[in-house]
Amino acid sequence: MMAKTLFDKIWERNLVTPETEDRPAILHIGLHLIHEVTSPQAFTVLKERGLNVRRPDLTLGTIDHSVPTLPARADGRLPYVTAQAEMQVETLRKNCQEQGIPLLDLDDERRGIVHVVGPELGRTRPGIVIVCGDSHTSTHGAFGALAFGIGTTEVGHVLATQSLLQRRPRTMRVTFEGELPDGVGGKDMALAMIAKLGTQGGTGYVIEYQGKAVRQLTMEGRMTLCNMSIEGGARAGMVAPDEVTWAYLEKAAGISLDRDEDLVSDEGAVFDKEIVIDAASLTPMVTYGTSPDAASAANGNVPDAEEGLDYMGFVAGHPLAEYPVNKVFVGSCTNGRIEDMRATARVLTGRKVAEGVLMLIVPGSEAVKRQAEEEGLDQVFAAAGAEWREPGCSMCIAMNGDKGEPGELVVSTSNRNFKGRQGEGVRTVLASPLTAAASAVAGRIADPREYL
Ligand SMILES: CC(C)[C@H](C(=O)O)[C@@H](O)C(=O)O
Ligand code: SF4
Repeated sequence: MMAKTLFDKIWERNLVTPETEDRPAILHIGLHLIHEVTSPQAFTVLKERGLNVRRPDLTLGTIDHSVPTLPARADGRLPYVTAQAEMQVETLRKNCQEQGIPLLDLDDERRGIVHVVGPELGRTRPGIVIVCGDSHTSTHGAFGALAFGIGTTEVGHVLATQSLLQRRPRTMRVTFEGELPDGVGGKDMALAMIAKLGTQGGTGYVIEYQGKAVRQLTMEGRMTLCNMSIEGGARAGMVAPDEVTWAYLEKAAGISLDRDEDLVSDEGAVFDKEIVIDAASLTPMVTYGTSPDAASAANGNVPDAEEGLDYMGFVAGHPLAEYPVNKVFVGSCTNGRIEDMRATARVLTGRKVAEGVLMLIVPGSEAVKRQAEEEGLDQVFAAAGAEWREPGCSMCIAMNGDKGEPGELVVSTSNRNFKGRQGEGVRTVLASPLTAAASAVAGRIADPREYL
C-alpha cells in the first residue's frame, strides 16, 4: 500500500464525494466555529432561502473580535467602540438563539477568542475537518485536525449542509531539526519559517510540521506555529497527535479518548514540497517591515529591504534595539494562552514596564484569565505597571477600541503587521511574549534572553 501523509488520511476519512475535473470534493465538517464578524451575512442568506442550520450540535459560536476588553461602565453597558460592533454581537446572539446553536455569550465563563476556546473545550479533535470564517482557523491543526478558514459564502454552505466543496491542496513538510534554545519558542519558529518561505511560499499547501523541536513544544506552542501557517500563504498547518495532544484533550474534554495511532504520516510518505529548518540555531525573532515575512533576529540589525522600512521608520543597518517602543500588546489567538501569560510573567517578575510605555496583557479566553489569576500572574503584571484586560481579540485588530495611535511603535504578539492593522499609521513589530515583555521593560526592541 502506498505510504500516506497525515493530510491524505484526514482528507479520505472526511470525504463525502471525491473531486472530479469539474467539481471539487465534498468534505464533511466535524466542527464549524462562528464569530460575530463573518457570520451575519451567512445567516441572512440562509433565512432568505428558508433553510435551517443542519447540525447546530457541530456548530459553536463565540464573541471575540468586536467586544471591548474594558469592563462594563457604571450603567452596566460595555464600552463598544461603534454601534456596529455592538450590533454584530447582538446579531450573532439572535442567530444562535433562532437556530439552536450553542453560543459562548459575554456572561459565559467559557467565552474567548474562537481559536482559543475550541481546544480549551475539547471540541477541537484529531482527524476531523474544522472550519470557521476566519483565516487563523489553521490554529486547530496543532491537534492533527485539518483546519482552515473559509469565506462568508462558504460559512452559509456549511451552516446549511455541514459540508464544504474543496479542491485538494498540495502537501508540504516543514521539519524543525534539533532542540530549541531557551528563550526561543513557537512564535520564533513561525516567524523564521515565514521569513524563509515568504508570504506566498505556502500558497496552495497544507503544511505538516515535524521534527524534534515540534515534538518538544507544548500544545500552546504548536498552536502558535499552526496559527501563523497562513501568514506564509498556506491553507493549513498541522502536527500529528502524540501523547501531549491526547493528554491535553482528555483534560479539556474531561473524558478518556482512544489514541488513534493511525493519525501520522506513514514512513516514506511523499510531500509535494520539503523545507528543513535548524531549530537549534534559531534566535528570538521580530518583524521589521509591513508583512510577516519581514522578520529577523531581535538582537540584530535592520536588514536591507525594498518595502516597509519607510513606513516603519527603520534604517537598514541600524540595530533593532535602537528603536523605542510606545505600546506592547500580549494576547490574540497566536499568543493569548496560559503559557504565553506565564512567559510574560517570567520576564516581568520583579521588573517594571519602562516609563511612557503602555503594556496591554489580554487573555485569550475567560479560562486563561481565571487560570492566570489563580497563579497570581495578574499581580505580577499589575506590579510591573501593565494593564490586565478582559478576553478578546483586542489590539490584534483595531476594531474593538484597543489600538495604537498614528506613528506609534507597537511590539505585538499577534500575527499581522500590515499597515494600519493596529490603527491608522501604527507601526507593528511582531514578536513572542518573551520578546514583547522584554521590549516593554527595555522601552526598546529587546532580546529576551538578557532577561531570563
Ligand atoms: C475578521 C476575520 C475575517 C479576520 C480573519 O479572517 O483573519 C480576523 O480574524 C483577522 O485576524 O484579520
Ligand atoms: S485574535 Fe487576531 S488573528 Fe486571532 S481571530 Fe482575533 S483578530 Fe483574528
